[in-house]
Amino acid sequence: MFFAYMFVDVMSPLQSLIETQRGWSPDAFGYYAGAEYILNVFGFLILAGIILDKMGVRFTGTLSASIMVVGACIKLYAISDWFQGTALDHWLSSWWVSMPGSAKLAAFGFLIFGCGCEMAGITVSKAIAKWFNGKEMAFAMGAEMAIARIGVFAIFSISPRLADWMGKDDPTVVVPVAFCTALLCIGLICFIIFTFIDRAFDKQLDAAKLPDAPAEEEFKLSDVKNIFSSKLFWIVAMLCVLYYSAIFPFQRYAANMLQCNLGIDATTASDIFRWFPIGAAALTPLLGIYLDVKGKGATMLIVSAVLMIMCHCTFALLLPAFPSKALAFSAIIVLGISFSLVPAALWPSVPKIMDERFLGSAYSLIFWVQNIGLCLFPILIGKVLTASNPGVDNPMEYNYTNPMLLFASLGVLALFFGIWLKVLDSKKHYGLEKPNIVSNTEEKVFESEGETFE
Ligand SMILES: NCCCC[C@H](NC(=O)[C@@H](N)CC(=O)O)C(=O)O
Repeated sequence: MFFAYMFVDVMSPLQSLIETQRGWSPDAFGYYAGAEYILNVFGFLILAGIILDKMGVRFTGTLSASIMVVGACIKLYAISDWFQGTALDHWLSSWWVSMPGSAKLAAFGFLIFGCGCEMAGITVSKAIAKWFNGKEMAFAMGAEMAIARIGVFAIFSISPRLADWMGKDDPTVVVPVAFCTALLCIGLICFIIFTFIDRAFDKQLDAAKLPDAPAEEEFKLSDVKNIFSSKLFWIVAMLCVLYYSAIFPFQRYAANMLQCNLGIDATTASDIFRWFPIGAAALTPLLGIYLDVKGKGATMLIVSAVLMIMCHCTFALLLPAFPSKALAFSAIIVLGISFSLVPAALWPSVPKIMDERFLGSAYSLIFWVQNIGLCLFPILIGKVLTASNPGVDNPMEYNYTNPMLLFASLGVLALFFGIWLKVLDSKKHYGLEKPNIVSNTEEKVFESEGETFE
């Protein structure tokens, strides 16, 4: 996930460079960024969850890492000089002309990569739930996400520098993308090694089973229908989509937003923004420990939404009026704290309320709803940015107030769902406020139209 998250954001600090070098408009950049989620939204993620529950962690993980490598290679080719001026480039550039051929093919590669990346995300979550069942699961998930965030920090730090590899006068997006593609190949090898370790772990689990233990129930397709009809599922999924839509799409535009508000170059903007993932990386495992030992998962979700609203309002209204690096830096740090609370609380709560046999599908369906937002919001933000800046050609002069207010309004809605979840939890006792370790010994509840089973 470290390498996958690096690849996801490798182009984020290079938005202005790709605009000037390959002629991508903010709209084109928005379509490219949203493409990562398109196939997932059109059902691939649901299929991925079913494959995971049917075929297991080892098969699905290897498949997802391979898909990521294929998608990355397509994107690398699209932005490379080899592709420029080819027949394919001419043909792709001849229709929907506002989207250059390189942007279309890069978006296609990103779409393939996105299938692998999201499939890997649910696979890793299910693998952690299996390895840390009854133990420090929230800490383990927090540590996994922390490693992924360090990947984002690393790429925001090195991507603009790698782009200048050939010299500051001749920057290129090819070097950073090629570097991350090579890392994804290493990631695939790492996962193949993990499959052997996981096989050995399964043998240990089998050996520890009592001979007369009842056979584990198999995953059924009807489980997917049950998940969909659960109110609890929809509240968690809505909270997830609203919160993450105000974070990941923001991440794509953040460097340019800082450049425009503070009048700084891409490297300086990335140097400020990179503290966002690193703050989240430092805190998420600690909050995971807190959740394992003390609980308060639903409260953490509410606090997180409040912090996020404050930060996005700062970027929308305060920063343009008081363009200070200290202010930008403080808001980025607070947003990092917010971004450690939701992931630390949300993902480890899912195994508390869903049964292990359909955990892969439960994660995939939450990811699916989330992906709809992650797909649409970069496009919407690109459109709002273009509409709010008529006649502005210089990518250093955009006014970001409206896009930032849109992000803040998502936080307000997420806050509403967080409060609803907490109220429901106090009435129906799902155990979301309880410590993780204790609740693992308790019965899991999965509410479906008022019923509780498993
Ligand atoms: N094992 C991963 C748990 C989820 C982590 C979460 N990522 C997502 O929700 C992704 N679907 C988003 C994406 O890939 O863009 C996170 O907090 O990073």
